[in-house]
Amino acid sequence: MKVYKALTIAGSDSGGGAGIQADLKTFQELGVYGMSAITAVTAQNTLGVQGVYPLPVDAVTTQMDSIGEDLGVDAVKTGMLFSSEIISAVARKIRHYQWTNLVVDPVMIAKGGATLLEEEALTALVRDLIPLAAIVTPNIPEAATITRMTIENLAQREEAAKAIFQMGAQNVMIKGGHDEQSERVVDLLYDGKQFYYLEGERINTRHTHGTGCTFAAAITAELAKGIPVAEAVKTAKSFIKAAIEDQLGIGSGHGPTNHWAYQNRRRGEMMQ
Ligand SMILES: Nc1ncnc2c1ncn2[C@@H]1O[C@H](COP(=O)(O)OP(=O)(O)O)[C@@H](O)[C@H]1O
Ligand SMILES: Cc1ncc(COP(=O)(O)O)c(N)n1
Repeated sequence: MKVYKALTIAGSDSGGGAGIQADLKTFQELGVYGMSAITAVTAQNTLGVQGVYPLPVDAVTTQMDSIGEDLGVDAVKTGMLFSSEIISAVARKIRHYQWTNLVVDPVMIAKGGATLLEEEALTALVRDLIPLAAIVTPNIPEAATITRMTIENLAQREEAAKAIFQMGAQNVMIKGGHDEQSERVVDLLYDGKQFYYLEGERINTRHTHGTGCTFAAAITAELAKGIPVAEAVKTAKSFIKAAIEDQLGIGSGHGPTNHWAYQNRRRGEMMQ
């Protein structure tokens, strides 16, 4: 049996809903062996972020070496990278090991408002990491920050997707979770030639902690199996839809999504 392997390079979320924890749960649920290189430890729960503790750059690169020198990877995801030093070092290692199938989730601010990427790190993100990406998955505010554009409608979102594509990414997915006036959630994929819309009903819930991480991790798992980007994003959309709908309802604030939901539903379908 071929074992597909995915690596997440991201921050730890003590509450288990986002970051490394969301990524590894998602890899596991989609049948992919998960590995991690932790960039920062956060003290976090459903109420917010209580502390951010970045690791030294060599702690991050040594974790990547441990994996690169022995296990190897079929796909890589980056999440919270925190500083320009960490971004540049991570990009260097990805190039060194010639890792492909890179999903860059440009995490900047936690839903509770805490900074997960220093302001001056944007230059390194655009210069060093985006050009290596098979797909970049910003939400609307992140896409606006990366492109320095205003994004208030779909036409502006298409322009922003083109601008990020021009930065060297092979595909750009601008997620629509933040477009709260809209009754539908519309994610936009651009592959340099065409725009594709992934649409669904907006689920009325406050339990969306970790949606972006989980969605990007699901794409990564599918790419690890050799599935093309256009197919991988569809599976990721079904995965996140189920995870948001079948909420766990834990914690007293913005709770995590349900990483079991997608496979539970599939198991349910098979029993019928
Ligand atoms: N309320 C919601 N209902 C349905 N899908 C949602 C909802 N909120 C987010 N999503 C989906 O979750 C994924 C992450 O989106 P988003 O919330 O925009 O990203 P982030 O978590 O990075 O801010 C996207 O596929 C988006 O469509
Ligand atoms: C360690 C870490 N990484 C990423 C996020 C973003 O989470 P979200 O997916 O809710 O935007 C987070 N809150 N914490």
